[in-house]
Formats: sequence, C-alpha cells, structure tokens
Amino acid sequence: MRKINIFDTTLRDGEQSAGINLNHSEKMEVARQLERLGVDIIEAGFPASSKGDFRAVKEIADTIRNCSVTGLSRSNMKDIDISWEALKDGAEPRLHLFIATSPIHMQYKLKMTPEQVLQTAVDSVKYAAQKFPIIQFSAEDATRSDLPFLAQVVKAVIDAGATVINIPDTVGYTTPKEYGQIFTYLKENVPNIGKAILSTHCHDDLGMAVANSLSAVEHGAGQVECTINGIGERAGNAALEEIGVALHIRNDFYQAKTGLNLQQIKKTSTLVSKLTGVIVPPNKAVIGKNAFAHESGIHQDGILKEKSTYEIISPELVGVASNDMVLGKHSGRHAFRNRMEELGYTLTTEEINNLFVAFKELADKKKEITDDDLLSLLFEEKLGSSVKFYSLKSLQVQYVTHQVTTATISMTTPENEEVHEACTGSGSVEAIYNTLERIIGSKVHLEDYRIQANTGGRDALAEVFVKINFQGMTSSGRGSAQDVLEASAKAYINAVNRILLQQQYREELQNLVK
Ligand SMILES: CC(=O)SCCNC(=O)CCNC(=O)[C@H](O)C(C)(C)COP(=O)(O)OP(=O)(O)OC[C@H]1O[C@@H](n2cnc3c(N)ncnc32)[C@H](O)[C@@H]1OP(=O)(O)O
Ligand SMILES: CC(C)C(=O)C(=O)O
Repeated sequence: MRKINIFDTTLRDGEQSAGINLNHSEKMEVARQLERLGVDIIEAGFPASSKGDFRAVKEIADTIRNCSVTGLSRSNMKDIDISWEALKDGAEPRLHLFIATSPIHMQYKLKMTPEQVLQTAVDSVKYAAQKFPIIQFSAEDATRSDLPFLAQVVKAVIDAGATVINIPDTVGYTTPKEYGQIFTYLKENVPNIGKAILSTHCHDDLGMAVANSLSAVEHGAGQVECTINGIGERAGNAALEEIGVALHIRNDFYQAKTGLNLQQIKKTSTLVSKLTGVIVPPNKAVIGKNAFAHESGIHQDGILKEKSTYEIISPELVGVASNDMVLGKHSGRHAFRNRMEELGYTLTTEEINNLFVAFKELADKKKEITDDDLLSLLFEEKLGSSVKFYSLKSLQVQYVTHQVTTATISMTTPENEEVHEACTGSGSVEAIYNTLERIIGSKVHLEDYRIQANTGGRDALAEVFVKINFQGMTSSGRGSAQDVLEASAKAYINAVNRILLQQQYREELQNLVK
C-alpha cells in the first residue's frame, strides 16, 4: 500500500484565514500536537513575512524532532536566506518555494512574462538547493495554468533540484475529474517526473477541496497538503481529518495509507478550534458534534442491533470519548496531573500548581469538569498569559431592567499600574467594552462577537471570541470564564494584547532595519 505524506499547513495557510491570529505559545502548542498526530511535514509559517513568523518557524523547527518542518518562501534570494536561518536547525530542513504559473497571476500580479517566471523558478530552486536538502516547489494557481507551460516549469525545477512538486488549486476552481487529469497529464508529459513526489494543495471555494485532494491521490499524488478543521484563506483548505479518515476507511479503494495517529484527531481539532476561535459546525464530517449522533428511530434501532448499519467511523477511531466527564471538586493534584497527561499535556509542577488553583475555583462552582473545561483552563492560564500588556483585576456590572447598565473595571496597564474606570452602555457587554476602551484610551472597533458554552448544562464554561480593529490592525481574541461577562471582557483584552504584541514586533523589526 502506498504511503501518503501528510503536509499540515494549519500554521501557514490556516493562519491566513481572516481574523485568525495565533500568538507564539499557541503556535508552539499546535506544532507539538501536530507532532503527536503524526503528520509528516509541518508548514510552520512564512519566515520572511514578519519577525513574529520568523521566530515561530525557528522555534518550531528547533523543537519538533519527529516531523520535517518547512516554511513558505517567494522565489527570491532574500526570502530564501531568511527561511534558511529559520529552518536550518530543524530535524529535516525543507523549503517550500512558490511562484505563480497562470496567465492571470503572471500578467497582473507578478507582471512577468512566462519566460521570466520559468527563469526565476529555476534560479531560485538552484539557489535554495545550495542550502536546503529538500526543496518543494509550488506552481501557484496551477489549475488555471496552461498545461504545456506548467509541464515545462515542473520539468525545469526538478532538473534544478526540487524533489517535491506541488500542484495547488489556489483559488478552489478545479473539479475532481479535471484535477485528476492534470496529474495524469504531468505524469505523461514531464519526462523526469519520477524523480519527484507529487503533492496536492486544494482550497474549498466550491466545496470540493477534499474531493479534489483525494482525486489527486487516485492519480498519483504522494503528498496531501491540508489543515486542521479545514481552516485557511477564504473558504479554507482541504480538511486534514477528512482526508486522513477517508484514506483510512476507504483504503480498499485508494490503496493508500498515512502515518497519522487518528486517535489524536479530535484533540487536535478541539485545540485548533479553541485557539483560533473558529467554531467547528455540528454537522462537520468526522469532528462535528453530531458526526456520531443518531437521532431518528430507525437509525437508533439499527445502531442498537448492529453499529455498522449506520456508523462507518467509530468515535473511538478519532479519539472521541464516549464519556468525557473526568474530575470534580474532590479531585487532587495527582488525578489532575494524570488527566492532563492523558490529554497530552505534560506540565511542570509550577504550572500544575497554578492551574490547580483555577481548577479548584471552577470545581467549586461547577459539578462536573469535562476535558473541554480542562483544555479551556489550560489555554487561558498557560497560553493566554504569555501576552499580558493589559490584565483584568476585577469586574462589576450593574444591570437594571429599562435602565442604563454600568460596568466598573480594575485593570493592570502595560506600565504595571492599576487603574479603575466605570462607564455605561445600553447592555452589559457594551458597558464593559466602553469601560475597557476608556482605559485603553484609543478607539476599538468590535467587528465580531461570538459566545458558546463548552458543554451543556447551566454551569457550563462560557467561551467568547471577538474580532476587533484597533489602531489600524485586526485581531481575534478569546476568553473563557464561568461568567459570560467576565469571558467577554477577557476576550476583548486578549485581542487588544495580541495587537500590542504585533506592534511591538513591528517596532523591533523597524529598529533592526534602521
Ligand atoms: C497562495 C498563497 O497563499 S501565497 C502566500 C500568501 N501569504 C502571504 O502573503 C502572507 C505573508 N505575506 C506578507 O507578510 C507580505 O505580503 C510580504 C512580507 C511577503 C511581502 O510584503 P510586501 O513587500 O509589502 O509586498 P506585497 O505583499 O504588497 O506584494 C507582494 C510582492 O511579492 C511579489 N511576489 C508574489 N509572489 C511572489 C513569488 N512567488 N515570488 C517572487 N515574488 C512574488 C509580488 O509580485 C509583489 O511584488 P512587487 O512589490 O514588486 O509588486
Ligand atoms: C503557496 C501555495 C501552495 C498556496 O498556498 C496556494 O497556492 O494556495
């Protein structure tokens, strides 16, 4: 059976989704989880795009030992040099070089002739090959490219040293049949194609990203590029969990296997959803809340008699626990640490002690602490705390029906001063956000606000996701607490802190360039 390499681009193309903005610790956490999931390649970012991306790619490459770590680079020497600095100490450094080959992109975006694009592609692969042992070349917008020209570029870059050739459906335009035909065309018309692994990278603009990727596998692709939960630019990328499980369940048809540890799928999906704020729809294949729920009588009857009547994937296969109720207020540190380890998080004694305080506070208020609650606590305390320009000390809201609402807030500022402020609003959240805006002293536009409960029940933990625009920059933020208003305040502060961190990076970068 053929082995298909899984190339995860959650941290690069996934992070290109509008409103997603992961901080450094969050990226590290996702990378570690991808390693546990068993992906072959992690695309950790675009090192030349910002100092923050460079730092994240470098630390991921330096830390992750069981996957190859790569970064995206334009076809120019500056991007390649920066990428080498970020990736050189990785377990298996590889560069992901790209340039567009479609007439639309060449004429309007690159303003280059096809001959110039061909030459630039070859020159950059040759230059990169002096440093990198593995080079992947992507012909951006390949599916809208002229096929003989695409074949010419592919042949030339393989001769120049590329060993992985990616054929991206950059704008999600192709169909499964057509995409398969492009792979067949390249196999028949590029004489040296056998020296390279063919790769697929599909976007979901027409809802065909997974189908197109699987068609490419049928037609010879040995690598699939995808993201957790299908996040990515515009409508997203092919969803890793769907590709992984489809190849597993239908290996009779595809005659292919992956090295994925499928039991880590649910955990990885939850992590990415919580950190990015992109909620998984209940009906999403493989990982949605309803993916294993049987509602109608005839189905339930069938399931009770024989599961395989209506269930082609068992929940256990992808790590969905049948009962995820774990700890309560009488649990001690050992059980707590043990459950964290079962969830895949090995924490220091100090981290356990800090988290345990938050856990006990929550357990006092909430009957059952689920895995989801534990993960929210962990991300809130461990990852959220790495960026704290502003931090919430206390919050009081006075709400009276038919009257204005008042919020009173105490916060610590970036200068480490404690400030107190009060403002009114037409509702509780508005009063809180008006107060926070006054403390921050600059206009903050709220572009999106979403709230969800972690689990069912009156005492469920609230999770709030916001998207804000502040000082010309957009960021998402998240906050969780048992109280929805506290979660709302935390999400807002988290988003402001992320923007302040980006600004700090920019200033540091400008000082470096001066
Ligand atoms: C299909 C994809 O997903 S491609 C990846 C997309 N991801 C991103 O763009 C995220 C990261 N990007 C960034 O941070 C910025 O765009 C940067 C730092 C890379 C570049 O920023 P800027 O220098 O300000 O350029 P800007 O983004 O406005 O324009 C892109 C430039 O790169 C050129 N370019 C685009 N693709 C390539 C390529 N593959 N190889 C060489 N040059 C390229 C464009 O023609 C344009 O050049 P021009 O300035 O001479 O007109
Ligand atoms: C850089 C390439 C692989 C890409 O992201 C795309 O074409 O969508």
